[in-house]
Amino acid sequence: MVKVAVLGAAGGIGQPLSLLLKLNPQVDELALFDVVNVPGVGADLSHINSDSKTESFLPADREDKTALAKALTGADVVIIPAGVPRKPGMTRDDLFNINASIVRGLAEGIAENCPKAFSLIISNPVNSTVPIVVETLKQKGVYDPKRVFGVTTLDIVRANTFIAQLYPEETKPTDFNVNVIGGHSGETIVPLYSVGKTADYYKKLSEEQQKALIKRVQFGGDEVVQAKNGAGSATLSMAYAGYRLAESILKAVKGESGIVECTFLNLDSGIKGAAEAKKLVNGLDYFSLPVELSKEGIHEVKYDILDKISTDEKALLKVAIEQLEKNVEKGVAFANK
Ligand SMILES: NC(=O)C1=CN([C@@H]2O[C@H](COP(=O)(O)OP(=O)(O)OC[C@H]3O[C@@H](n4cnc5c(N)ncnc54)[C@H](O)[C@@H]3O)[C@@H](O)[C@H]2O)C=CC1
Ligand SMILES: O=C([O-])CC(=O)C(=O)O
Repeated sequence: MVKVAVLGAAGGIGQPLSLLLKLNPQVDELALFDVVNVPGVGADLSHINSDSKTESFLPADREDKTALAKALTGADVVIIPAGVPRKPGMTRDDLFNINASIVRGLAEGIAENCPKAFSLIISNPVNSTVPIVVETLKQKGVYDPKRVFGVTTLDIVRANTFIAQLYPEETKPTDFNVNVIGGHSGETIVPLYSVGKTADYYKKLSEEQQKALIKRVQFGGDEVVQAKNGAGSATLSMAYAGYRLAESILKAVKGESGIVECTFLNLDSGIKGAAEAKKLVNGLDYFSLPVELSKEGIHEVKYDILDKISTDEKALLKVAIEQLEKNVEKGVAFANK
């Protein structure tokens, strides 16, 4: 029996993400939680003739905690795309004031109702919301570092697509799986094109093209925010990316080995390879890196990638680390005030 809960299920990401989960034969129960419109989304999805059961949970009012408790009880995986998205002119950090409280409330629900679930945090700013979830779980005495994932997969998805677009005759996006490390906002996003399958293609680009490609990955979110022109940020590509990480975790839970995904995680955690990684990123407590998954969640941090990167990528990393430090500190301080 595998139960997956989506918190923020009626939103732009929540709806297509729930659709993808409804189609996954490994999911037996899909619990949809939102503070608006979720009964309609649940009724709609429940007509799909896949084998999973769909239930929706809407709180009666602001004080009602029972709907969230019911959605979360028994959940193995909890995915959080709850919160407000950006409008043109805003940074992800501008979302902090609203989303920090939303995410903390939901993390309290996880601690109280399904402390052993894998938590996947999509809500922005990810660089700060993940530390908020971690601190909240710590305060409740139920924190397991192997089970908290900041979702940065959309950066990998974009990095694969954007390099393939530069070589339309020779490559397809599915040829690649670029490691994108650091955080999830602007210059904290560091795509490592010089490592692995993209290395030769990347080398062939002019310096100007290389810079433009990196910038496009770092600011890919802005492209969508501008194109949507006030109607939100990436939802469909994000649903796909969130689903990709969830699917990988579900496969690992089933016993498949050797699955590696990049995720924003707590390095101050005792996970294999985390201490080594922490040293290589200037002592930062949080960073996105490739990790190997197991039945228990994050099995090992693949920090060796940090030894393979180019001088240019090292310079990008330095900038990312400086910015991330502040984002992480902001989340930790919020959760502990
Ligand atoms: N990690 C990433 O790569 C990405 C993250 N995002 C972030 O995901 C978040 C959601 O984006 P969208 O789905 O486009 O926004 P949206 O506004 O369409 O949907 C958000 C949903 O969250 C719900 N919600 C608000 N407070 C809640 C609470 N306390 N409990 C449960 N649900 C609650 C809303 O009712 C709404 O249905 C934003 O913060 C956005 O910045 C977006 C794209 C990529
Ligand atoms: O740009 C945004 O605000 C949403 C997001 O995180 C992304 O698309 O990467």
